[in-house]
Amino acid sequence: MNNIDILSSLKGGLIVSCQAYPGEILFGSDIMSKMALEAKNGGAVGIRANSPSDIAEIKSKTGLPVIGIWKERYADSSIYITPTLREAEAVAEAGADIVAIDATDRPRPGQERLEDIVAFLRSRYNVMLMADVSNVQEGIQAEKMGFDIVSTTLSGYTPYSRSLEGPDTELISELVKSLKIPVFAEGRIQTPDQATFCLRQGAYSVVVGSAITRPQTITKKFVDLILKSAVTGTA
Ligand SMILES: CC(=O)N[C@H](C=O)[C@@H](O)[C@H](O)[C@H](O)COP(=O)(O)O
Repeated sequence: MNNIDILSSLKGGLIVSCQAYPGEILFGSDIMSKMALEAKNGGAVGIRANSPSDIAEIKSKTGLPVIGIWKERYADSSIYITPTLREAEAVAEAGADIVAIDATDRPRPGQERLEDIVAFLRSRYNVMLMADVSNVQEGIQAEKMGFDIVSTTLSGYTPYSRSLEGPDTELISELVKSLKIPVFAEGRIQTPDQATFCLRQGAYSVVVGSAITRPQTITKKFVDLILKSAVTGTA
């Protein structure tokens, strides 16, 4: 499939983010690719995955389009989603169809510049680029910089963005009004109703992670409410 076909295969659909961290029981490419296969069985049109090995394994097992990231922490920056050229190149090399990169307006590790990462990837790889943003200005900047897609991933995760319990539907609408490129809805989408609402706001696709692929988080929500209702006598 070429990039245009890949993008149209994602339109109006659900992308499932399959991620686990070192130290967690589900960590590892074998388990993440099984999770991704079950997401495919449920009708997911794409997968979002973290790290070169998960990306390669999920791509080969599911055959679905993969949005690849590589989370790495550096001491000199709070950016951790595909923060430097090193991670971006490794994600492209691993076979991701779309490389997602933190495109927030914050200093990058080693003072790298986002435009240089974009230019480098464009010169070497025929891969689509997704900007993970936290507000509308960052989305506008990302479109100018040449990104193919913008996602609301980082709303609520920068000190200057809205902090909400659910998805940032206002940001989705603002981005849809301001941009020509597709806007993906991502972050804290917890129910099918919220997902369909995001699509009705104009989102091109929705990305759901924790509510589907993080059983400990889902379990804790049940337990917390059960404990709260046992204490107060109300749910
Ligand atoms: C902020 C950040 O680091 N977001 C990450 C990006 O890949 C993931 O941890 C999220 O799970 C993903 O964005 C999906 O969101 P949610 O899990 O809320 O459905």
